[in-house]
Amino acid sequence: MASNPTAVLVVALGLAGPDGRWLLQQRPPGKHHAGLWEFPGGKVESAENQRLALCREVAEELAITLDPAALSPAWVADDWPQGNIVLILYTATRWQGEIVGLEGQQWGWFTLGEMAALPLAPMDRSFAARLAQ
Ligand SMILES: Nc1nc2c([nH]c(=O)n2[C@@H]2O[C@H](COP(=O)(O)OP(=O)(O)OP(=O)(O)O)[C@@H](O)[C@H]2O)c(=O)[nH]1
Repeated sequence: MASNPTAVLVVALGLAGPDGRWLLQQRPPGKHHAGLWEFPGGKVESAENQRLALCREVAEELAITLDPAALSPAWVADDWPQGNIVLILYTATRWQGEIVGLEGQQWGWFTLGEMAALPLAPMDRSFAARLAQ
């Protein structure tokens, strides 16, 4: 039987802001894919619910609070053939708190056209295409 490595589940947030812009952040130095732009999020921990994982990651990275019930699953991507990451994109339109880059990362609001010109994390081109629909 072929090997079947356990998937690494990653969750990411497409936060819809003012004027049809989406929130992106730049991966900080020292991290895998440093310097690339991404949707906020990260790995789901063992036994953690995926929506709660996204709320935790976004609070840790950007100091804002999301309502897990108000997240909408929007798209899924994987990193075939490199690895076994499964990345789920959720969208949301509201949050509480003021956005702060708690990891010293750059962040900003981007139109889909502006996003197309950025160096994005590998799985995010398909997310941007999905958000355009
Ligand atoms: N968070 C996030 N990760 C993404 C996106 N697109 C994408 O290809 N990735 C990749 O998915 C993986 C997520 O890992 P991560 O480093 O963000 O997770 P984490 O915050 O839990 O990191 P850690 O393991 O360093 O604690 C990385 O390989 C990252 O490059 C995205 O839009 N958001």
